[in-house]
Amino acid sequence: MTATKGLEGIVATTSSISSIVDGVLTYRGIDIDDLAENATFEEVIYLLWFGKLPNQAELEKLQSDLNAYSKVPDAVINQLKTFPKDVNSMAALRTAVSALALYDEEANDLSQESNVRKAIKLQAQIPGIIAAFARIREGKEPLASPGYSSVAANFLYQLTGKEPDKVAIEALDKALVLHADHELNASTFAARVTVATLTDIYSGITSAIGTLKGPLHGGANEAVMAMLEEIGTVENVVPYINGKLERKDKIMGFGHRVYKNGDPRAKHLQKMSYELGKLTGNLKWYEMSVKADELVTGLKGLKPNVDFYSASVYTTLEIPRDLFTPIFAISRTSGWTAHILEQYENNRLIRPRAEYTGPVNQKYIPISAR
Ligand SMILES: CC(=O)SCCNC(=O)CCNC(=O)[C@H](O)C(C)(C)COP(=O)(O)OP(=O)(O)OC[C@H]1O[C@@H](n2cnc3c(N)ncnc32)[C@H](O)[C@@H]1OP(=O)(O)O
Ligand SMILES: O=C([O-])CC(=O)C(=O)O
Repeated sequence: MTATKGLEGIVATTSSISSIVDGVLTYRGIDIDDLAENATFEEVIYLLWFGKLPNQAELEKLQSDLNAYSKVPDAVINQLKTFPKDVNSMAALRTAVSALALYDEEANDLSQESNVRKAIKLQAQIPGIIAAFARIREGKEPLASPGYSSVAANFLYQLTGKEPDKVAIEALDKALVLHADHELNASTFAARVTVATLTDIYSGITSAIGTLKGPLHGGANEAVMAMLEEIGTVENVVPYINGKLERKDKIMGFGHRVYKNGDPRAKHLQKMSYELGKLTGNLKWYEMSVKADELVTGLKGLKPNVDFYSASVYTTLEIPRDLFTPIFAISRTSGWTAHILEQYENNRLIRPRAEYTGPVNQKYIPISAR
């Protein structure tokens, strides 16, 4: 038995949800470029869960279900109030989502009908949890969802307490479309491994959130912004990046396990970063990002991934840096739950093997002789 480090290139399951072939990403066969230009996040949620785009009535039913299930249980909000104010927001989200299961009577019901309902509940409540945590740590009261027809609009209102403007809603909505699913990425794989033991969907999403948090995965968007803040000026990009490359440090937001010629989502986020920067009169983050992109691509042949330009997009939308990865989780909840439903439908325990590299033929030595 020979191990493949990081399971690179290993095909571990079949799936009909999203695919990456020759650098082209599709959700249910529809090119991400097409979806990014035309679809709303709610249409994408429906597409991922039910395998087809919704008609008007189906879309409205989903929007109304999401609003109907949006209330985060008071017990979970009260628990968020007991968390230290300075904890990592993904850790707070992970703990709160785990707690949601305690207040859902059907948490352990594995029927398809119940699992679809719980997918709606998770998709509806995760934005509210993130917004509540962000407000609580600033000494503000959490807000109920205003019941708009858009996840992006509801979240922005719950975060800020202000009616969000059209530009912000559309930008966040597009970011949610772009992050919704991505074949067998690490957090989706973690979710599938978890539920393949026939445990509950909340356990699967808790595993996924803990996995997305890492800087080699979703956590990279926050690390990108930390890097841009550290660089500080457009003039400092070249010496800073050169220094990092000389020290063989990784540059966050670049490289990808599957895409070697560029992530098809990055160009949409780059365009958004430019447009939002122009609109707000602050192109500094965009210009720094482009300079870093030119340098890393030129010197290392590494292209930006989905996390790179999303950092400047969210910053220009005035979203605090440590909510970037939780926002990724709002979007990816649609993909995680789609994969969980698919896993339950045709389940087999996921249990690979390990190539043993430890000592052999050892004997037990009594403690007095060690
Ligand atoms: C939503 C997402 O999860 S997208 C990915 C988000 N993560 C990041 O942006 C973190 C930075 N990028 C990385 O760490 C990697 O490119 C990953 C984790 C995304 C992919 O990792 P892998 O497929 O395992 O590639 P691996 O880390 O083995 O890299 C291959 C080579 O490219 C180099 N490399 C890869 N990414 C980078 C980078 N961002 N900066 C500098 N060098 C890099 C590695 O050092 C390695 O070089 P070597 O062969 O000389 O040792
Ligand atoms: O697919 C991956 O390995 C990481 C990624 O881009 C994602 O999850 O969106």
